Amino acid sequence: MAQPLIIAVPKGRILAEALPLLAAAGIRPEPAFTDKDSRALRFATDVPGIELIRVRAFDVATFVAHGAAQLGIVGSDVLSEFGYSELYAPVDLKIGHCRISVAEPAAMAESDDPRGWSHVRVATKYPHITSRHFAARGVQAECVKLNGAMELAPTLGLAPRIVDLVSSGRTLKENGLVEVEVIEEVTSRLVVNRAAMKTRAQVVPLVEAFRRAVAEKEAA
Ligand SMILES: Nc1ncnc2c1ncn2[C@@H]1O[C@H](COP(=O)(O)OP(=O)(O)OP(=O)(O)O)[C@@H](O)[C@H]1O
Ligand SMILES: O=P(O)(O)OC[C@H]1O[C@H](OP(=O)(O)OP(=O)(O)O)[C@H](O)[C@@H]1O
Repeated sequence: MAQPLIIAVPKGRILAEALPLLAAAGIRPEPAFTDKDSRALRFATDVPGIELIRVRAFDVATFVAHGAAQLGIVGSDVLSEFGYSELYAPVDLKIGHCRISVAEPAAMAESDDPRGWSHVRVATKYPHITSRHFAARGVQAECVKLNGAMELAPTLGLAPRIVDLVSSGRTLKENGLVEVEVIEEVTSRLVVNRAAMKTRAQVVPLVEAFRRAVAEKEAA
């Protein structure tokens, strides 16, 4: 029997927005996929030969880049951070809107001038994006890598500034921080393994189905 086509889907916050898009593209997972008690990681769908895997947001890109999954749904923040050349991102799914920003304590921002920085120490989950952003204007960035709760770093003395995702701004506000620079806007993308695009006949029609699903949602 032919190998199934695997779509990698992040298990975090994007999932709720991704499921209706998957359904509009004609793919509905078996009930266990949305069952919080299920420990399964690989799921059948109502399309024979298409399966879903549920993985961490950052790992979607890794599975698809290595060809372990053929397609995936991932934030453009993750694509920017890893820069995998094996990944093709043909469709902006227009979900998971947020931005990657530099933030610092409100009191510090009152007298701070970003144009005067020559070296910054930053707590972040995105060391590559951070270093690239600052290097572009000749600022050296020393990054402390964290996997979450970056907002704690300034008050606890780990790093005076952070680079993190911002959406409503509530997390920054509740932790006494303010946004001082926006690095890039983020949305989720459909990603495809470049080799699979050429070798697996189902991939191109699926990409088109996602493109139509996004257009229909935007038009509604
Ligand atoms: N506040 C937000 N608003 C909108 N989109 C967001 C927000 N935070 C994250 N995202 C998007 O959702 C993706 C996954 O974020 P999520 O918070 O679910 O992951 P995570 O908790 O870091 O994942 P994991 O638990 O796997 O480490 C991010 O890569 C980003 O593209
Ligand atoms: O501007 P807001 O709307 O408050 O959203 C921003 C928060 O959302 C994300 O965290 P998430 O809730 O995913 O938690 P985690 O990354 O720390 O797991 C991000 O890392 C911020 O902390």
